[in-house]
Amino acid sequence: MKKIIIIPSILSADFAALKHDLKMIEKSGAEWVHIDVMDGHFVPNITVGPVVVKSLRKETELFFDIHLMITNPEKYWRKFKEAGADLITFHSEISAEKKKLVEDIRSSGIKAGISIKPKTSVSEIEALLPYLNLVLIMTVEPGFGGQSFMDNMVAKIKVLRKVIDENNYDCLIEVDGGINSRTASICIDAGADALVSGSYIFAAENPLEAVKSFFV
Ligand SMILES: O=C(CO)[C@@H](O)[C@H](O)COP(=O)(O)O
Ligand SMILES: [Fe+2]
Repeated sequence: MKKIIIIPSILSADFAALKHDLKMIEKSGAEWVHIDVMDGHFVPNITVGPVVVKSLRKETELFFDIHLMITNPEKYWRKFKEAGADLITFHSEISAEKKKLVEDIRSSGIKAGISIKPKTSVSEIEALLPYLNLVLIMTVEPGFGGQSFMDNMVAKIKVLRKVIDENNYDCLIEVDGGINSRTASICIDAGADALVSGSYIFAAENPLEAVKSFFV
């Protein structure tokens, strides 16, 4: 059985206690942490910038999975790289030249991903698959934690799995939005490699046990 990458998202954590939460994630056995960056323009919410990422970087060696929900990733991605990002994922629905952006990110020495919103189909990013380390399928409208998983996105995971396998692309499928113990199994069965989970973990009475529950 392949190893599924479980990625706690700190969006639903207490931002005054992020250091503590990073330690909790390390203790859980998870190796990645998901950091949602929102600009109040691409999505109707604002979160953190490179300054926060840089501070978090000093506290942990967890793999930093940065999800840029911003209009101009071509302008800001390098700041996140310098702050300690290991993987930068930007959205397909931006206007910048995407292949160049992927190449720029990868040639800086880190990994690059592209995310698709619920209304964007796999065909929009298919031509980029040979160059990508990861595709992030959103299973909620980006912008907020705590929303319900959109079951009709499962077909999209299956389509992407098929294209990746048929062409032997070296590209992970990450799923983000409404992931809990039930929806995690659905996504794994559909072919996901990595699962992001925020509110299920941080709203739980025992977040450590909630992360661990994904590994059993
Ligand atoms: O990108 C986003 C939201 O836009 C996510 O990464 C959320 O952090 C997921 O939160 P839950 O749906 O698991 O509560
Ligand atoms: Fe995210």
